[in-house]
Amino acid sequence: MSTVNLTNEDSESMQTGEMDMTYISTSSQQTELPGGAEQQTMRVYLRVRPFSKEELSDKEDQDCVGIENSQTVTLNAPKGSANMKSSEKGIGMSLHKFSFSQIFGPERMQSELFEATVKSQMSDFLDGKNALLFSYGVTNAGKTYTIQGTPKQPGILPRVLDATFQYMGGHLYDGMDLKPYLRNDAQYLDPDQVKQEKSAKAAIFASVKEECEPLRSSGLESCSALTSNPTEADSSQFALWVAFFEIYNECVYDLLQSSLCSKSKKRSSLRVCDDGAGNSYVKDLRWINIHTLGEASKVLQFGNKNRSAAATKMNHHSIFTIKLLKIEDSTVTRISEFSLCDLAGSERCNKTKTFGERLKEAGNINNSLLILGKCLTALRNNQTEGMKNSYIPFRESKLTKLFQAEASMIVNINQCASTYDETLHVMKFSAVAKQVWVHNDVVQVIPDKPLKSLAPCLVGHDGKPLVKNGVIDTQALESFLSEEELLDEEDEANMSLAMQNELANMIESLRTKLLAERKRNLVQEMEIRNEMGNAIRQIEELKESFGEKLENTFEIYKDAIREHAYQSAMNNLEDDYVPLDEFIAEQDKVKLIISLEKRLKDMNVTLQNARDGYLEKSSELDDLQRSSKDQTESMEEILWQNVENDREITSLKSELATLSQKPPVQLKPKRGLLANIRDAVTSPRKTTRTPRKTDRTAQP
Ligand SMILES: Nc1ncnc2c1ncn2[C@@H]1O[C@H](COP(=O)(O)OP(=O)(O)OP(=O)(O)O)[C@@H](O)[C@H]1O
Repeated sequence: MSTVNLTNEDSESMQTGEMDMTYISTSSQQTELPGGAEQQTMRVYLRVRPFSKEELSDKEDQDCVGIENSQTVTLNAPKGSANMKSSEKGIGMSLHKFSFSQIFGPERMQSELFEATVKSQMSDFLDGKNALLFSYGVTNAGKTYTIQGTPKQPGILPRVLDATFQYMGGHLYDGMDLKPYLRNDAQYLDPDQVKQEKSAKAAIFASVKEECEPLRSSGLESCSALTSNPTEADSSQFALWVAFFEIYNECVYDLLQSSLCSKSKKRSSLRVCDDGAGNSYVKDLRWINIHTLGEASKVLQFGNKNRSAAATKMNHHSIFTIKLLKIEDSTVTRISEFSLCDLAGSERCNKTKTFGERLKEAGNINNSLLILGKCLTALRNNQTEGMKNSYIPFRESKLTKLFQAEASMIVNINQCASTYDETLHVMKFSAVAKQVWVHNDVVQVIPDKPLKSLAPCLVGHDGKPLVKNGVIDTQALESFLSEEELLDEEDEANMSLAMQNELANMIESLRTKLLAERKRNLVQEMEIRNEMGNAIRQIEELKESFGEKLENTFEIYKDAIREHAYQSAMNNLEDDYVPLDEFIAEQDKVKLIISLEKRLKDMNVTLQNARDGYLEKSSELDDLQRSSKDQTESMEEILWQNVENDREITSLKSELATLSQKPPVQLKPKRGLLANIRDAVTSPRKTTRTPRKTDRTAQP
């Protein structure tokens, strides 16, 4: 298949002037391929929501988003944003330019958006093709408003449903006995199963309030002609089934399971399985048959309630899928699906991390978004001339596994300065998506598994599959193997070169041989497809039973571990068992020890205080002794003086005696002197004589 290469203007525009003119992709949206087929980039629309009053009063309006024209927008980093800071350091630029298939400014109405974005997909859906719409943006950017809208301003989903009901008109299939099955199939339900379907539907409707329906036909203007309605004479009928689920942490949760509304019950996740033809589907997903927009509204309301009942809305991608079954003569002849997928914004993963490898590093991986980004990048690279064909990891996430239909994307942004960096990440992601080519209404993929290329069923002229329930339809095959079908335009061109008569016969025989060869190849291919389909089915069954066995084994191990832990605990309990009286005695001992320890502590404190007192008193005693020693010494002095005086008195007395024995002499009047001496001698004797201390060393 020829591919048209993307004219990447990035390199040219990057360094022009002051501005960082990145992410501008080619302005031409469509390219004609040989043979008239059209190839175009994936349609990526931008919707900029208006400021709220609170945001205006919080000064969020800093001209961060500038809509230049219907396809170009500039993002201008506000002061304080991480982008501005890094551009000030010379890393990157602060002005970014992006192009989109179409930009919808804050003033654009819901109806305008629907008409310009989804209408063509809507027609495809009614004509039997699958359609997929992603809405992507940071939280509070307007995704829910865009997809669901409000009762007065209905969004894309009610408009898609309304348009579908309008299309079906009086051709609605009343019964509930034809239900979607696997990915692209339908199954008959027996009366019991129909009863179950009815009661499941009634249970959902009973738990939602009538008064607050988000979808109402009153707010809807009728859609301008989408596709021709089935005529009255046409006997075909249509059944509409819807499902609502979310992908969180690579687990799929049904939002229409009634048990979800009770918070006490743990949510159980659903499996993504292969239908044997390479198509993934969610096993056991609840499908509800709806007959009116009001019923669809209740289903949506129920699912929304379950969404908000979940612990956190972080990293949740929610998907609302509508399946349209065309029924002819009680047989489903065509099934198409329209999925509206609200992608969790990358900012919900980590405020500082962006898309791609850096997000992986963050350790908080929103896998689905990461893989979707990888798929888009790989698709773009594979379509770029000179780049090697790289592996497209569709099968690495639930989201990309489930959705490989023709997709378009509505990117929602707000204009707030505070969320500028996150908005920039969203824009960069969508720039990659914008550069992916789609061809013949299907995203052009290079299959990641050889099985995948065998998977899609071949259809004949009448659109009927050539293989039905694993059996080749020979009639359809014959009609398929007409000459015109098997020879492509190139062969026709070669033929025109051999118009000369001498080559005509040779060409004729070659054509016959070629035809025979192609017939053989086709039969072989179908046999291989068949075998592969059976093999895949068997593998799936094995996988499933193995998964169940594994789960059972896991449960057994878990029980064994629990039992072992219980036994160990019991053994320990026995080892450590102490009789009650011993235990009480031990307790008393412990109490006694504690009280003794306390007393010991108190005594230590008292002892310490006594020691301090003793030291204080000792020092006082030292002072006293020092002063008493001084006093003793002075007393000794006095005593010594007294002894001297005694000695003198004694000598004086003896002298007096000597004198008194002598004949009286004319005594000169010396009375005063003697009296004085006597006084001097006698007076000390009157005083008490303190005995002299001998043990001078016995002082403390
Ligand atoms: N185009 C618009 N015109 C008017 N109001 C809008 C528009 N888009 C969004 N709003 C309003 O902005 C607010 C946030 O929008 P919405 O709830 O749709 O954001 P969201 O991206 O779905 O957020 P979340 O991811 O947290 O659910 C809502 O009050 C909504 O009514």
